[in-house]
Amino acid sequence: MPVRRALIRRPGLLLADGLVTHIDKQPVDLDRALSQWLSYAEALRCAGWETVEVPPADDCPDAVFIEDPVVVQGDLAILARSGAPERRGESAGVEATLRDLGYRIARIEEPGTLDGGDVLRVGGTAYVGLGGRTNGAGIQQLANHLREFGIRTQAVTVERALHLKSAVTALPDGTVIGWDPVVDWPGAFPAYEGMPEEGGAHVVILDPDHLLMAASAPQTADLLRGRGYRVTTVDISEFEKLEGCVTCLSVRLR
Ligand SMILES: CN(C)C(=N)NCCC[C@H](N)C(=O)O
Repeated sequence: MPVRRALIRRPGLLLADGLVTHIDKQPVDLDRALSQWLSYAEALRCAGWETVEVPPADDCPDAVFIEDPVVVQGDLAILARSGAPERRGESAGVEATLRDLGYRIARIEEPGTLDGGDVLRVGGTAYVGLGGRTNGAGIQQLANHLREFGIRTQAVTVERALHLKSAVTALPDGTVIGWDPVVDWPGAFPAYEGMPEEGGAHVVILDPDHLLMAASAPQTADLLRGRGYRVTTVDISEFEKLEGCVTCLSVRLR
């Protein structure tokens, strides 16, 4: 089986200063965050993913949410340009690590903005959230980069959540799952199903039959187990206080 790698980035000392947009600021316990992050990384490894640690970006409180500064497709790493200027310093370390791994580098250029958390790939389609972090120019540039892989890009308005993947992710069979109160356009997806909890909208596909989910969504985990999936759960409460979810803490390189 080819090597399956996932990028991760250890939380820095400024984590508690991370951005919050749709929820109130809450105190973050740094020790607990580190131990939750270590367990998350271990869950990836237990499922057969080799983890590659990007050096920490100590001046960037949100750097642990490594999904946002890059979109990787095949051998191409597209460095994003966040709509939150505070997050733009995260790219340099990600670029250096991906260059060392042999990736070609492209970038979203001004006036485009894009966060990886807005990019949901389902089969040959990349749904891209158009909202606070990602603009139309960013989506157009991403579409140009993904075209060589035969991937078509479709913009989806995101108004009630931080990122598209705060609201929806996809099961291995392509069904898009979400938490209805924050999904603006469920009809944008060929198959959509609402889940009973906010954290139930977020799955990381570890294997075609194995999902990683947050411990905050026990009803959804049971529901998906009932459908035949193996579900591993991890407690990521300290990251949820910063509007993070399971997808944001890694980038799977496939
Ligand atoms: C899918 N999601 C939610 C993400 N990819 N990223 C979460 C980033 C959270 C960070 N505090 C921020 O506000 O940028």
